[in-house]
Amino acid sequence: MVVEIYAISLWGSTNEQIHQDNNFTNERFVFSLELNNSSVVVRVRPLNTAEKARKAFQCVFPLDKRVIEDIMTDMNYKNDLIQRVLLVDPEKFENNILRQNRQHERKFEFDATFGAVSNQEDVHETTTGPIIESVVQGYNATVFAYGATGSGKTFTMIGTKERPGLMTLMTKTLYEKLDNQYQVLLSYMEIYNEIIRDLLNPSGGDLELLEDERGNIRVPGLSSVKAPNLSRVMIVKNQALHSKLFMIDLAGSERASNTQNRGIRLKEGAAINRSLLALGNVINSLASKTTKYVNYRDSKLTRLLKDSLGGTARTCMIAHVTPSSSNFEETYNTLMYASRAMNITNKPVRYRPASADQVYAEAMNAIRKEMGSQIKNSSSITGLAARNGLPERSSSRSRPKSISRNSSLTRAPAPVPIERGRGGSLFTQLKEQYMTLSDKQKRLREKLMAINQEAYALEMSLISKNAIINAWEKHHQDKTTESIERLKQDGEIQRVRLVELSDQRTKVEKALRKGEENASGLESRMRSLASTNEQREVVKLMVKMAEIEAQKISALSDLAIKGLIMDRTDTSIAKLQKYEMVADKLIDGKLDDPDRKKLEEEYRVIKNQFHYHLLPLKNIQTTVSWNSMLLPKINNNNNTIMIEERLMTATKKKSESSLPLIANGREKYPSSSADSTTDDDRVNSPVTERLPNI
Ligand SMILES: Nc1ncnc2c1ncn2[C@@H]1O[C@H](COP(=O)(O)OP(=O)(O)OP(=O)(O)O)[C@@H](O)[C@H]1O
Repeated sequence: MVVEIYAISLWGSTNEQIHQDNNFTNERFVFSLELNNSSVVVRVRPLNTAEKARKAFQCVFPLDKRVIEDIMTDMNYKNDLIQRVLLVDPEKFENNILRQNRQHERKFEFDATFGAVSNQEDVHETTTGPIIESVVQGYNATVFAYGATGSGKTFTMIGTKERPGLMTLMTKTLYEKLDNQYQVLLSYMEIYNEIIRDLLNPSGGDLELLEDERGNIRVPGLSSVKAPNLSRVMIVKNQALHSKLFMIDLAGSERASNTQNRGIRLKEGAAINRSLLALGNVINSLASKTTKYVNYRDSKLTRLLKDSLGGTARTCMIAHVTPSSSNFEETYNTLMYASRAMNITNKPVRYRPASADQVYAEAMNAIRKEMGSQIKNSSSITGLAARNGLPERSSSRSRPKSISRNSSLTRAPAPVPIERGRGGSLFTQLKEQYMTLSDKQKRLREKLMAINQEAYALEMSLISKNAIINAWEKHHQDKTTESIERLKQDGEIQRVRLVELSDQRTKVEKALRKGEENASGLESRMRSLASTNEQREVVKLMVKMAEIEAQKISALSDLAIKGLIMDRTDTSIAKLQKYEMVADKLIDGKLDDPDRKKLEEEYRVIKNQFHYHLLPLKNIQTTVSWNSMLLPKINNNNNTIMIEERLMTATKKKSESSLPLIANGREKYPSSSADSTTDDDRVNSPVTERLPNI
């Protein structure tokens, strides 16, 4: 596995302009139970001496734990986290009669809020620590520090010698998790006036961004250093996984918005503005429920982040604010901006190779291995393929000259003129059509994988929600609470989304089948036209390559589903550990009455959380992805028997229980009235225990 870490400094950034240009006036407080792929946290630094000397006072307050009612129904709630922050307008304390009716206080909610008492390790544990887990599992990730000048971005990212920041803590955690199978490459760059410079090689000149035909972004010529403790590793055992981690310090000053700027400063300001504005627009589009198109092209920063922000990546925004009343406006802007970012709900796809080169290299390697024995010709498979135009899609026509530092691994030899046998030109045309079709099929399969993953995750979430609602309604026919109503609303939104996903699935499957028919037609025509041994080998290779591609995406899809289950299992284990800890304390018995009562309360809450979190895992019937299910339908290959066996087992189990439906390939979804609790739950429903408390 290769992990690439990019530390980026956006020289001289500021936030004010971006707020203005994006007109962040629409307040949107969105509470999501499922926000674990992208997170937004806020860090409030302590008041400093200068601010105190200016008689500034604190106007930002991290709020205490949530009310018990909220905790009871929120599966993802972390007990020790503060999530809300209160912002008080300093005007509140001015006796301005004209403004006395204005709203002077505003609460914001984030995934976490860190106050003056939180240290660097606290921030790391909650934000970047979990991201490292994802990076080593193959996800791309972006962590960026946002906030006005002097709010503490550099302190968080870099820190001091005594209090090292996230860069150091993350790298340390990463090294702890690695073994010899990993290769860590660290790059450090600066984006200044839309010019990229290599900070590890400052005399190296300006660098360019290049995008290959599949949309993978590279910075050719950017130097990277290996992790010192891994410099011994010469051989990288597993190149299949490849993740990129971006650590971005948007640190800077007011240069962008300062209207006094002239000459060089004006140019700087415009460039900074462009990056931040583009970043704001990307965040807006990702967060929007209606905008489908995300424009990454407007700045170097967003182009660079294309495959690491949104979509398949994990993202963490750390918004920084000062608590000082003198910075109220900037703080307000930052918190509004961060609230907007809360709406991004990425769906990461694990095990997705980061580079097109890799996909190609892996496919070629597999073919080489499988067919090596058959080809005795002195020319290698690669050479053969090249002579017959196979790598044309990565040739100079459509591919940048240099894609990556590793490109020698995957770069195909330059194509030589195609030999023309009988029907040569028609053969070439058909071959090109076949390659285009294979690409299209691949994209459809990837789309199916993404739909499947989202549906699976939604369904797990719905199972918990339904169980809570059912248990509640069973005991409180006439009563409702805000939390239950919110759960019902969330559930409704998820059900609608599941129906959409089902429609998408039908369309994609239909397109895939049609594509497969076309491919098989093209294959027959090519076979009949092939007049030389080489042409016959080419047909064989292309068909094999398409088959391997389909199998590979199916395997990745299965892994992605298992990843979702593993994630849920991990959180369940953490909840169980907490539950045990509280139970032990209760059993220990050395408690006075008020403490015991409090602990008993906590015990019930944790027990409920654990129970409902675990429920979907109990109901899982299959881990076979839709892609795998589709393989036997469109390919008559050796996998058919194996997969059908798996499907039969899944269907058999399915008949014993009603959930999860979508994961089994049925277009039928649990309704809010569906009873998803098992017999066990009915006998010993934890909801019964918590009823008096809601
Ligand atoms: N959480 C914190 N605890 C203690 N001191 C802090 C904290 N955050 C920031 N500081 C201090 O506040 C000052 C400003 O912080 P920092 O330089 O990180 O801000 P910045 O947002 O990066 O500013 P700029 O945009 O100008 O680069 C520094 O002296 C830093 O040490």
